Amino acid sequence: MTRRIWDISQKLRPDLPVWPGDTQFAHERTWAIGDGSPVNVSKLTLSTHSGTHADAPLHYAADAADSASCDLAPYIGECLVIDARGVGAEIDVADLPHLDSADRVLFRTYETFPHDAWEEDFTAIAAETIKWLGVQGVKLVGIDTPSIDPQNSKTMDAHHAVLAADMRILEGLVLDDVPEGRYELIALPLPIVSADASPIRAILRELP
Ligand SMILES: NC(CC(=O)c1ccccc1NC=O)C(=O)O
Ligand SMILES: [Zn+2]
Ligand SMILES: [Zn+2]
Repeated sequence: MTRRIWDISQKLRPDLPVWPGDTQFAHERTWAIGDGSPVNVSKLTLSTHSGTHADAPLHYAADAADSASCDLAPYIGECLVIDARGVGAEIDVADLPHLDSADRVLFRTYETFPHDAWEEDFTAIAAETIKWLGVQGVKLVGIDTPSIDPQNSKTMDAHHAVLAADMRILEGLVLDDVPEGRYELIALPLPIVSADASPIRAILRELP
């Protein structure tokens, strides 16, 4: 039996909305088939936080692990998708359902993912919630918004709670078509040396 796959990644393209002030995504052809070249080859210009991505601990701690040195185990395995639509500015502990053990938790907050425009007032995750998830043994937390902290945060409380609990972070997931429940997650960062984050191709697969 083939298990159903959900692609929960944003498409990388020139009009991809990015964090205010960050690098716009660009893909340019270096060589094109025809003019003396037998192949197409191209060049990418992009922020490490483009589209669907995994933050490395180096993003929120000066001497922490980069994208190339993170253990991959947190990025593969069973996960719980939680429908957190309509919770308000932050996901609080009171908004969580009974977990019944989960190694990975993904939050859906958007009714419809904003593919074409940057939305500033996205839902974040309260630091208390991260701390509580860590105590429950959760090793990876993911969300459909651009950050687990509010856009205007200078203290990055949720990110620091993730650091304290040694969890991993996925941001910018597209969960519009995914019903609440349990899945297999596969979402691997590229091994970019010294990188603070990496774009990922994130998928969910029906459990056997
Ligand atoms: N995805 C982000 C984005 C982020 O924090 C960021 C990205 C580009 C430029 C500045 C950023 N953050 C804070 O000033 C995050 O890790 O929360
Ligand atoms: Zn990020
Ligand atoms: Zn982040």
